[in-house]
Amino acid sequence: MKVGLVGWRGMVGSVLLDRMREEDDFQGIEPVFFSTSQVGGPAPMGGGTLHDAGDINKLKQLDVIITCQGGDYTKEVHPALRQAGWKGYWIDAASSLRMEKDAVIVLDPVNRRVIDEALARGVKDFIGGNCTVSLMLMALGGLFRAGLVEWISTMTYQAASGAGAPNMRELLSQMGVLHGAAKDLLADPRSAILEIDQKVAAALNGESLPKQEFGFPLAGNLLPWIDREVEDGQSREEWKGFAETNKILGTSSPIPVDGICVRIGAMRSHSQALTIKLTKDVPIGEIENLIANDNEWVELVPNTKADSLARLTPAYTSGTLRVPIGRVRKMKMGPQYLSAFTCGDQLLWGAAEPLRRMLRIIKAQG
Ligand SMILES: NC(=O)C1=CN([C@@H]2O[C@H](COP(=O)(O)OP(=O)(O)OC[C@H]3O[C@@H](n4cnc5c(N)ncnc54)[C@H](OP(=O)(O)O)[C@@H]3O)[C@@H](O)[C@H]2O)C=CC1
Ligand SMILES: N[C@@H](CC(=O)OP(=O)(O)O)C(=O)O
Repeated sequence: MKVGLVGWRGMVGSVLLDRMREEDDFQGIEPVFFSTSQVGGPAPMGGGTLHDAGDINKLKQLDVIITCQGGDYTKEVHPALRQAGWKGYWIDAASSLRMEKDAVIVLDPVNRRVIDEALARGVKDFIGGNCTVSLMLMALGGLFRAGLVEWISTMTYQAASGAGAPNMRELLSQMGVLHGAAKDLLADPRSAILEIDQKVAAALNGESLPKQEFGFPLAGNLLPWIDREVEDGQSREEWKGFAETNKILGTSSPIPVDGICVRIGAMRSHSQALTIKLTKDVPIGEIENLIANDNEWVELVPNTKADSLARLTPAYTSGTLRVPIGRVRKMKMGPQYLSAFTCGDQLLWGAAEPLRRMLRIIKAQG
């Protein structure tokens, strides 16, 4: 099977390549590496030279294309390839094709049935979901599967990586500037905290803080808007919650999902506080069992201070496939209202992992 890899050099693409190597995914495939900017340069893994990612004739020879190059690339190349008669599988990290009727959003631990039915129908476009949505579904798969979710409100705490590699660098640079502004005072244990705070506040709003990428300070701050404005006062990131959750699950009557998406100063793991209205009153022990036993990556964290602080944080999940969910309890609003908090690495389950698993599913079909 000839598999083309586009966007392998970027942040999501390098995580994908690492995971494919770790899981021996290159076994039984012939990888062909592409680039938009380094054509003719050396391909990774001794894979010869890099081909032009815009060369439709070359791309047409592939059985599968996996791209992490971004939405603009998808919009340009995917229709041209299909128009040229290409019938191969297109696996994509970008959002551009997600809501197309002939595309399926892939998250196989949650929607393997939807994927298998699509493959049987001859669907060829398989797209990774939005990171926040995928991570929420990995955590709550058990409740959705049991038909227990009437609606859900998600309040997110999203890492800088979701905005891209330059944004992660900018966050760290901002932290450095803030530290620099207070460094001398910090070194003196007798210095007044309000004086330190004043220096930091001046730096936060000053000219020396790098903010080319975010446009605003993120370090020592938060940004309560992600992506562009859509209708009804929602951000596009918030809009995806409802649209993508229901498409992934293949629901016949849509489950309302809504909330506020917020960028915070974490590096690569997103977190979310969830309020869930259950379809019926179910004992908390049963709810915990459903959550904990849904898939091998979800970790039910006991609702104690010690466990929550140790295992329900970006520091615990970053660089891993763990999806911890904790703070699970019935709320004061009534027995059908549940609260929960969950975290997960947005470059792994949030981006690269569903793509490599989809390639394996296609490979297994023969
Ligand atoms: N960031 C995220 O959290 C998520 C991103 N996505 C999707 O994946 C797409 C790619 O995102 P992301 O990986 O963050 O994008 P990157 O900017 O890291 O990489 C995209 C491409 O930029 C080119 N590039 C230019 N300069 C460099 C450099 N110095 N180092 C590496 N690559 C470079 C590479 O293409 P070339 O080799 O052709 O020059 C690379 O494939 C997004 O557009 C989005 O659609 C999906 C889910 C989450
Ligand atoms: N929008 C996400 C990252 C992302 O790339 O999402 P999507 O794959 O839906 O475009 C974030 O900012 O955290």
